[in-house]
Amino acid sequence: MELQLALDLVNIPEAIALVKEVEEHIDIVEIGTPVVINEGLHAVKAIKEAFPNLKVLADLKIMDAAGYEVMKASEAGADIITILGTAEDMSIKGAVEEAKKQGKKILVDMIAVKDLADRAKEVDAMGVDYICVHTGYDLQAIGKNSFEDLQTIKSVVKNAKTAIAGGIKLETLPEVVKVQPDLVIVGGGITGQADKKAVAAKMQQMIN
Ligand SMILES: O=C(CO)[C@H](O)[C@H](O)COP(=O)(O)O
Repeated sequence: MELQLALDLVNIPEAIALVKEVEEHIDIVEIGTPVVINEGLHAVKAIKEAFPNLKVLADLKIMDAAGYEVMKASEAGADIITILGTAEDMSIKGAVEEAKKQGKKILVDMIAVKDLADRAKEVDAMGVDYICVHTGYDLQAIGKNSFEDLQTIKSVVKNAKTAIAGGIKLETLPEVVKVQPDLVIVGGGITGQADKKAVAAKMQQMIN
């Protein structure tokens, strides 16, 4: 199981400082969608240059023009790029094709997908690398989580790795670990804590 640190509410210098604190306890750094909106793909480039040994995920949440956007994120140094599960099949297939050409990976974010089991089977058959259940901030605010959804995709996905994101904290991590996803994505559960390094270390220990 791998641990991904999601950075959403920071600028580039803050992102670098944050990763420095926890780098030995994480596998992947996510440049979150708000960071890409604020800073552009420069943020991906800056983090990859500062931490060449960590994988960098560009959370573009692609919906269209997938091949082009995967190409640009790859050029910036992203190892993994996200596309939405609600995107057209043609877009997801285009993302996979471009990622393969570039030697990169595609994570499909299943946020807002209604027919989760069926769509997970479909995107799995398209050759994506990760399928991620995700409760976004807006649904976290009304107490939702993705723990049951993780079980759903675990039971139908045959080829891709499984992942979970959205509001995971130290206290809820045991429930996630029980279901054994391949990747656990944590933002505020680390970045919002006073001792980020200690929390990341504890999470790494629980995951392993
Ligand atoms: O993609 C995201 C929001 O759309 C976040 O990166 C993801 O939800 C993880 O952050 P947190 O653990 O704070 O929810």
